[in-house]
Amino acid sequence: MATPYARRRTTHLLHTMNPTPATAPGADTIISVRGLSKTYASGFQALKRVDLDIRRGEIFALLGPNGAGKTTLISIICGMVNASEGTVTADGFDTVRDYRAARSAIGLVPQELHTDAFETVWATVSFSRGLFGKAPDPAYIEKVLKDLSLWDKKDTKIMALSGGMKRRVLIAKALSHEPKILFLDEPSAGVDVELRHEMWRMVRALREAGTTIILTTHYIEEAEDMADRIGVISQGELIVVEEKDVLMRKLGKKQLTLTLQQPMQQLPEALGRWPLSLTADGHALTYTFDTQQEDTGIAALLRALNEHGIDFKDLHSSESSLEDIFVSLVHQPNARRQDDTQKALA
Ligand SMILES: Nc1ncnc2c1ncn2[C@@H]1O[C@H](COP(=O)(O)OP(=O)(O)OP(=O)(O)O)[C@@H](O)[C@H]1O
Repeated sequence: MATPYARRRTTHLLHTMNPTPATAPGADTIISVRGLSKTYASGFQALKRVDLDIRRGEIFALLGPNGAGKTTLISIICGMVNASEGTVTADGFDTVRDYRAARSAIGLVPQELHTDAFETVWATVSFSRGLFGKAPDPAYIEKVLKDLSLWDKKDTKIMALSGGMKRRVLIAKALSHEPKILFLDEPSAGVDVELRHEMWRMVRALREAGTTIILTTHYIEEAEDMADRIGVISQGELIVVEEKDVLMRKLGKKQLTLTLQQPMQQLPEALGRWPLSLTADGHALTYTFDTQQEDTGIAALLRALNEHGIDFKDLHSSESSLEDIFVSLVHQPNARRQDDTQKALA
């Protein structure tokens, strides 16, 4: 949901003229979240003691189903929603005590463009820069617009742009004050494949230039394609934070599919101890195994099939995608899931 962006907090703008960075939690940590909880006025607890460090220069994907707490978390980091408990520092600045300094390190690309319909692209992006107290820099704005293929639209009113162009304006606005950190909230929602790929190219280029990128998404393929690390949030709890490759390797399962010479009606009882399943048409057997195990059991399985006279004409293995991992994580009750995940990642 998109609600929190509408609220702008002004209370902290006044006493932040000469902010001093809080002690950095680690040289390569650009955002540090500690013990963050949020209970909305309705009494609903949207975040439950979240701890998270974002590393300088990484692409971090925050994955979670609808209502998991992604928008709440980034809205607190960006200073648009107050936390009930806990602290956040961005680029070394406390997001409450040194709101202005912390906020100016951050660019936020929200899901939708709410205002500026009658302004030109140039005016709206330049105005955004001014909001952060930065001196005008037409050369920089020109570069941003050119990088985003918006230069030839600079004098066009926002209302006359296509959906994809409006998206790019949102990104240009977020980059207008040269932030070190860029948040992209659901960047692919309602975006066609071409624009999605264009956006990914741009995100990678920004990372190459040193910007730290945090994106929230429901689309696992987005995280799989783009992220260096992944955090999975579910029901307000951050249940996993891991390098993408490690997450896929450690929680991943592989499947071995054997195409049978002769279709089977049912699995022989003698093979009952194996985690096997037979396809509905009886033409293939699937064996699921854990990539973590030293002994996958494949050799013994093939011997057992041989002993029972089950011949196959083809076999292939496939790895579980991040999607499979994600679905299995978020569909377990939280307590058991955290326990299982910790064991798997140990
Ligand atoms: N202002 C609010 N008052 C009460 N509850 C809220 C408010 N804003 C969000 N919530 C609730 O907090 C929970 C987390 O919402 P949030 O928008 O952070 O989730 P999300 O992971 O971003 O979801 P989505 O993927 O649907 O955007 C949801 O149950 C939502 O209904």
